[in-house]
Amino acid sequence: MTQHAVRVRGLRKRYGDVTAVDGLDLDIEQGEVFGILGPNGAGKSTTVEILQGHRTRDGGEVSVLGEDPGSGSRDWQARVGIVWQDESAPAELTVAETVRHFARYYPRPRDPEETIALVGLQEKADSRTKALSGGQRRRLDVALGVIGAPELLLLDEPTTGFDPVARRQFWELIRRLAEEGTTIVLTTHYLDEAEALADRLAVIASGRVVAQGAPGTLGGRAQARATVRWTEPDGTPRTEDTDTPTRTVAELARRIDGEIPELRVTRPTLEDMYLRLIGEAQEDAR
Ligand SMILES: Nc1ncnc2c1ncn2[C@@H]1O[C@H](COP(=O)(O)OP(=O)(O)OP(=O)(O)O)[C@@H](O)[C@H]1O
Repeated sequence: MTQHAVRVRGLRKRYGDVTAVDGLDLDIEQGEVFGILGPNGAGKSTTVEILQGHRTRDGGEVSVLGEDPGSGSRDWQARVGIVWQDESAPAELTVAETVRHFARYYPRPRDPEETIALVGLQEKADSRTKALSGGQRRRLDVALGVIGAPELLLLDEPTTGFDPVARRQFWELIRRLAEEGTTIVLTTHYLDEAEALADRLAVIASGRVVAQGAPGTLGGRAQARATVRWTEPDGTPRTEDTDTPTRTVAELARRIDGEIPELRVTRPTLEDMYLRLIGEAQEDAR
Protein backbone atom coordinates (compact mmCIF):
# COMPACT_ATOMS: atom_id res chain seq x y z
CA MET A 1 0.00 0.00 0.00
CA THR A 2 1.30 3.47 -0.88
CA GLN A 3 1.44 5.84 2.04
CA HIS A 4 0.33 9.34 1.24
CA ALA A 5 2.77 12.17 1.87
CA VAL A 6 -0.15 14.59 1.80
CA ARG A 7 -3.82 13.90 2.36
CA VAL A 8 -6.34 16.74 2.31
CA ARG A 9 -10.11 16.44 2.67
CA GLY A 10 -12.63 19.27 2.48
CA LEU A 11 -10.07 22.01 3.16
CA ARG A 12 -11.59 25.46 3.71
CA LYS A 13 -10.04 28.86 4.27
CA ARG A 14 -11.60 32.31 4.27
CA TYR A 15 -10.00 35.73 4.53
CA GLY A 16 -12.87 37.96 5.68
CA ASP A 17 -15.43 37.84 2.87
CA VAL A 18 -13.07 36.06 0.45
CA THR A 19 -13.30 32.28 0.23
CA ALA A 20 -9.75 31.31 -0.79
CA VAL A 21 -10.10 27.52 -0.42
CA ASP A 22 -13.52 25.96 -0.77
CA GLY A 23 -13.64 22.22 -0.05
CA LEU A 24 -10.35 21.07 -1.54
CA ASP A 25 -9.26 17.41 -1.65
CA LEU A 26 -5.74 16.22 -2.50
CA ASP A 27 -3.82 12.95 -2.26
CA ILE A 28 -0.10 13.18 -2.92
CA GLU A 29 1.94 10.00 -2.79
CA GLN A 30 5.40 9.65 -1.32
CA GLY A 31 8.15 10.25 -3.87
CA GLU A 32 5.82 11.97 -6.32
CA VAL A 33 6.39 15.30 -8.06
CA PHE A 34 2.98 16.92 -7.82
CA GLY A 35 2.09 20.13 -9.67
CA ILE A 36 -0.64 22.57 -8.68
CA LEU A 37 -1.97 24.76 -11.49
CA GLY A 38 -4.61 27.46 -11.45
CA PRO A 39 -5.33 31.09 -12.23
CA ASN A 40 -4.25 34.00 -10.01
CA GLY A 41 -6.20 33.93 -6.78
CA ALA A 42 -7.30 30.28 -7.16
CA GLY A 43 -6.02 29.37 -3.68
CA LYS A 44 -2.73 27.65 -4.54
CA SER A 45 -0.46 29.62 -2.20
CA THR A 46 -2.99 29.47 0.61
CA THR A 47 -3.16 25.68 0.25
CA VAL A 48 0.64 25.31 0.23
CA GLU A 49 0.91 27.58 3.27
CA ILE A 50 -1.63 25.45 5.14
CA LEU A 51 0.30 22.27 4.22
CA GLN A 52 3.39 23.78 5.81
CA GLY A 53 1.58 24.91 8.96
CA HIS A 54 2.25 28.57 8.20
CA ARG A 55 -1.47 29.32 7.92
CA THR A 56 -4.41 28.03 9.93
CA ARG A 57 -7.43 26.52 8.19
CA ASP A 58 -11.11 27.07 8.84
CA GLY A 59 -12.21 23.52 8.07
CA GLY A 60 -11.30 20.13 6.68
CA GLU A 61 -8.70 17.49 7.43
CA VAL A 62 -5.02 17.79 6.54
CA SER A 63 -2.29 15.22 7.06
CA VAL A 64 1.29 15.94 5.93
CA LEU A 65 3.92 13.22 6.52
CA GLY A 66 1.46 11.71 8.97
CA GLU A 67 0.96 14.83 11.11
CA ASP A 68 -1.56 17.67 11.21
CA PRO A 69 0.37 20.79 10.13
CA GLY A 70 -1.76 22.82 12.55
CA SER A 71 0.06 21.10 15.41
CA GLY A 72 3.24 19.87 13.68
CA SER A 73 6.12 18.99 15.99
CA ARG A 74 9.59 20.52 15.63
CA ASP A 75 10.81 17.25 14.29
CA TRP A 76 8.03 17.32 11.69
CA GLN A 77 8.89 20.91 10.69
CA ALA A 78 12.45 19.83 9.89
CA ARG A 79 11.10 17.18 7.50
CA VAL A 80 9.19 19.75 5.42
CA GLY A 81 11.10 22.23 3.24
CA ILE A 82 9.45 25.23 1.68
CA VAL A 83 10.29 27.87 -0.89
CA TRP A 84 7.94 30.83 -0.58
CA GLN A 85 7.05 33.34 -3.30
CA ASP A 86 8.82 36.18 -1.50
CA GLU A 87 11.71 34.84 0.54
CA SER A 88 13.95 37.23 2.44
CA ALA A 89 17.43 35.98 3.21
CA PRO A 90 19.48 38.27 5.52
CA ALA A 91 20.88 40.89 3.11
CA GLU A 92 24.25 41.48 4.84
CA LEU A 93 25.39 37.85 4.82
CA THR A 94 27.08 36.16 1.88
CA VAL A 95 25.45 33.24 0.08
CA ALA A 96 27.74 30.73 1.82
CA GLU A 97 27.17 32.31 5.27
CA THR A 98 23.40 32.30 4.73
CA VAL A 99 23.28 28.65 3.69
CA ARG A 100 25.56 27.60 6.59
CA HIS A 101 23.45 29.65 8.99
CA PHE A 102 20.22 27.97 7.90
CA ALA A 103 21.86 24.52 8.00
CA ARG A 104 22.26 24.89 11.79
CA TYR A 105 18.49 24.85 12.26
CA TYR A 106 18.21 21.25 11.07
CA PRO A 107 19.17 17.97 12.71
CA ARG A 108 20.51 16.35 9.52
CA PRO A 109 21.29 19.13 7.02
CA ARG A 110 22.82 18.74 3.59
CA ASP A 111 26.38 19.87 3.13
CA PRO A 112 26.19 23.68 2.57
CA GLU A 113 28.88 23.80 -0.15
CA GLU A 114 27.30 20.90 -2.01
CA THR A 115 23.89 22.59 -1.74
CA ILE A 116 25.26 25.84 -3.17
CA ALA A 117 26.66 23.86 -6.09
CA LEU A 118 23.36 22.01 -6.48
CA VAL A 119 21.58 25.30 -7.23
CA GLY A 120 24.45 26.60 -9.39
CA LEU A 121 25.56 29.44 -7.12
CA GLN A 122 29.21 28.38 -6.59
CA GLU A 123 30.51 31.51 -8.27
CA LYS A 124 28.35 33.69 -6.02
CA ALA A 125 29.19 31.87 -2.77
CA ASP A 126 31.09 34.88 -1.40
CA SER A 127 28.69 37.57 -2.69
CA ARG A 128 26.35 39.30 -0.29
CA THR A 129 22.77 38.19 -0.86
CA LYS A 130 21.67 41.79 -1.48
CA ALA A 131 24.00 41.84 -4.52
CA LEU A 132 22.29 38.88 -6.19
CA SER A 133 20.05 39.23 -9.24
CA GLY A 134 16.38 38.24 -8.93
CA GLY A 135 16.95 34.80 -10.44
CA GLN A 136 20.04 34.20 -8.29
CA ARG A 137 18.07 35.10 -5.14
CA ARG A 138 15.44 32.59 -6.16
CA ARG A 139 18.16 29.93 -6.47
CA LEU A 140 19.30 30.84 -2.97
CA ASP A 141 15.69 30.45 -1.81
CA VAL A 142 15.70 26.96 -3.30
CA ALA A 143 19.01 26.19 -1.54
CA LEU A 144 17.46 27.26 1.78
CA GLY A 145 14.39 25.13 1.04
CA VAL A 146 16.48 21.97 0.60
CA ILE A 147 19.31 22.59 3.11
CA GLY A 148 17.48 20.60 5.79
CA ALA A 149 17.27 17.54 3.46
CA PRO A 150 13.46 17.57 3.69
CA GLU A 151 11.33 14.53 2.89
CA LEU A 152 8.71 16.86 1.43
CA LEU A 153 9.57 20.03 -0.46
CA LEU A 154 6.88 22.65 -1.10
CA LEU A 155 7.67 25.19 -3.81
CA ASP A 156 5.43 28.15 -4.58
CA GLU A 157 6.14 29.40 -8.13
CA PRO A 158 9.81 28.47 -7.82
CA THR A 159 11.05 29.58 -11.25
CA THR A 160 9.42 33.00 -11.53
CA GLY A 161 12.16 35.32 -12.77
CA PHE A 162 14.48 32.55 -13.96
CA ASP A 163 16.05 32.83 -17.39
CA PRO A 164 15.41 29.84 -19.69
CA VAL A 165 18.78 28.20 -18.92
CA ALA A 166 18.29 28.62 -15.16
CA ARG A 167 14.81 27.07 -15.46
CA ARG A 168 16.22 24.00 -17.20
CA GLN A 169 18.91 23.72 -14.48
CA PHE A 170 16.21 24.02 -11.83
CA TRP A 171 14.24 21.22 -13.51
CA GLU A 172 17.35 19.02 -13.34
CA LEU A 173 17.66 19.85 -9.64
CA ILE A 174 14.03 18.87 -9.01
CA ARG A 175 14.55 15.60 -10.89
CA ARG A 176 17.63 14.86 -8.79
CA LEU A 177 15.78 15.54 -5.56
CA ALA A 178 12.91 13.34 -6.77
CA GLU A 179 15.37 10.55 -7.60
CA GLU A 180 16.70 10.82 -4.05
CA GLY A 181 13.13 10.15 -2.88
CA THR A 182 12.00 13.66 -1.95
CA THR A 183 8.28 14.27 -2.43
CA ILE A 184 7.85 17.55 -4.27
CA VAL A 185 4.79 19.77 -4.48
CA LEU A 186 5.06 22.81 -6.69
CA THR A 187 2.72 25.52 -7.89
CA THR A 188 3.47 27.02 -11.26
CA HIS A 189 1.99 29.13 -14.04
CA TYR A 190 4.33 27.55 -16.58
CA LEU A 191 2.59 24.66 -18.27
CA ASP A 192 5.82 23.44 -19.89
CA GLU A 193 7.31 23.25 -16.39
CA ALA A 194 4.30 21.29 -15.12
CA GLU A 195 4.54 18.92 -18.07
CA ALA A 196 8.30 18.46 -17.74
CA LEU A 197 8.34 17.83 -14.00
CA ALA A 198 5.08 16.61 -12.59
CA ASP A 199 4.05 12.96 -12.27
CA ARG A 200 0.57 14.25 -11.52
CA LEU A 201 -1.17 17.60 -11.57
CA ALA A 202 -4.17 19.21 -9.93
CA VAL A 203 -5.91 22.16 -11.55
CA ILE A 204 -7.45 24.45 -8.96
CA ALA A 205 -10.09 27.09 -9.66
CA SER A 206 -11.95 29.12 -7.02
CA GLY A 207 -10.45 27.06 -4.22
CA ARG A 208 -11.46 23.64 -5.56
CA VAL A 209 -9.77 20.91 -7.58
CA VAL A 210 -11.45 20.88 -11.00
CA ALA A 211 -9.28 18.14 -12.52
CA GLN A 212 -6.33 15.97 -11.60
CA GLY A 213 -4.19 13.38 -13.27
CA ALA A 214 -0.96 12.79 -15.15
CA PRO A 215 -0.01 15.62 -17.55
CA GLY A 216 -0.63 13.32 -20.53
CA THR A 217 -4.15 12.34 -19.48
CA LEU A 218 -5.42 15.41 -17.60
CA GLY A 219 -9.02 16.27 -18.44
CA GLY A 220 -9.26 13.41 -20.97
CA ARG A 221 -6.28 14.67 -22.98
CA ALA A 222 -5.18 11.21 -24.09
CA GLN A 223 -8.64 10.45 -25.51
CA ALA A 224 -9.02 13.83 -27.19
CA ARG A 225 -9.38 13.82 -30.96
CA ALA A 226 -6.35 14.50 -33.10
CA THR A 227 -6.22 17.28 -35.64
CA VAL A 228 -4.69 16.53 -39.05
CA ARG A 229 -3.64 19.58 -41.06
CA TRP A 230 -2.24 19.57 -44.58
CA THR A 231 -2.29 21.55 -47.83
CA GLU A 232 -3.82 20.13 -51.00
CA PRO A 233 -1.59 20.15 -54.10
CA ASP A 234 -3.75 23.03 -55.44
CA GLY A 235 -2.74 25.09 -52.37
CA THR A 236 -5.98 24.74 -50.34
CA PRO A 237 -5.26 24.36 -46.61
CA ARG A 238 -7.27 21.57 -44.95
CA THR A 239 -8.00 20.56 -41.35
CA GLU A 240 -9.70 17.40 -40.06
CA ASP A 241 -10.50 16.43 -36.47
CA THR A 242 -10.44 12.66 -36.15
CA ASP A 243 -10.17 9.69 -33.78
CA THR A 244 -8.18 7.82 -36.45
CA PRO A 245 -5.40 10.14 -37.66
CA THR A 246 -3.32 7.22 -38.98
CA ARG A 247 -6.14 6.25 -41.34
CA THR A 248 -6.55 9.87 -42.49
CA VAL A 249 -2.83 10.16 -43.23
CA ALA A 250 -2.80 6.76 -45.02
CA GLU A 251 -5.67 7.91 -47.25
CA LEU A 252 -3.91 11.18 -47.99
CA ALA A 253 -0.71 9.30 -48.86
CA ARG A 254 -2.64 7.15 -51.35
CA ARG A 255 -4.35 10.16 -52.93
CA ILE A 256 -1.48 12.65 -53.00
CA ASP A 257 1.63 11.82 -54.95
CA GLY A 258 4.90 12.18 -52.99
CA GLU A 259 5.13 14.22 -49.77
CA ILE A 260 1.85 15.59 -48.36
CA PRO A 261 2.44 19.35 -48.21
CA GLU A 262 2.66 20.81 -44.67
CA LEU A 263 1.30 17.66 -43.02
CA ARG A 264 0.87 17.95 -39.23
CA VAL A 265 -0.89 15.74 -36.70
CA THR A 266 -1.50 17.33 -33.30
CA ARG A 267 -3.34 16.57 -30.09
CA PRO A 268 -4.46 19.14 -27.52
CA THR A 269 -1.50 20.49 -25.57
CA LEU A 270 -1.53 20.72 -21.79
CA GLU A 271 -2.19 24.43 -22.26
CA ASP A 272 -5.25 23.68 -24.45
CA MET A 273 -6.58 21.32 -21.76
CA TYR A 274 -5.84 23.77 -18.97
CA LEU A 275 -7.62 26.64 -20.72
CA ARG A 276 -10.60 24.39 -21.43
CA LEU A 277 -10.81 23.25 -17.79
CA ILE A 278 -10.54 26.78 -16.43
CA GLY A 279 -13.13 28.00 -18.97
CA GLU A 280 -15.56 25.25 -17.92
CA ALA A 281 -14.99 26.05 -14.22
CA GLN A 282 -15.78 29.72 -14.88
CA GLU A 283 -18.94 28.75 -16.81
CA ASP A 284 -20.07 26.53 -13.92
CA ALA A 285 -19.46 29.34 -11.43
CA ARG A 286 -21.84 31.65 -13.35
N1 LIG B 1 -3.45 37.37 3.59
C1 LIG B 1 -4.56 37.51 2.86
N2 LIG B 1 -5.55 38.34 3.25
C2 LIG B 1 -6.68 38.46 2.52
N3 LIG B 1 -6.93 37.81 1.38
C3 LIG B 1 -5.98 36.97 0.94
C4 LIG B 1 -4.75 36.77 1.66
N4 LIG B 1 -3.99 35.86 0.97
C5 LIG B 1 -4.72 35.52 -0.10
N5 LIG B 1 -5.91 36.17 -0.13
C6 LIG B 1 -6.98 36.00 -1.15
O1 LIG B 1 -7.30 34.62 -1.22
C7 LIG B 1 -7.49 34.20 -2.57
C8 LIG B 1 -6.50 33.07 -2.89
O2 LIG B 1 -5.17 33.61 -2.87
P1 LIG B 1 -3.87 32.71 -3.12
O3 LIG B 1 -2.70 33.60 -2.89
O4 LIG B 1 -3.97 31.47 -2.33
O5 LIG B 1 -4.03 32.37 -4.68
P2 LIG B 1 -2.98 31.76 -5.70
O6 LIG B 1 -3.72 30.70 -6.42
O7 LIG B 1 -1.74 31.39 -5.02
O8 LIG B 1 -2.73 33.00 -6.68
P3 LIG B 1 -1.43 33.45 -7.54
O9 LIG B 1 -1.39 32.54 -8.73
O10 LIG B 1 -1.80 34.84 -7.94
O11 LIG B 1 -0.24 33.36 -6.66
C9 LIG B 1 -7.33 35.45 -3.42
O12 LIG B 1 -8.60 35.97 -3.67
C10 LIG B 1 -6.51 36.38 -2.54
O13 LIG B 1 -6.81 37.73 -2.84
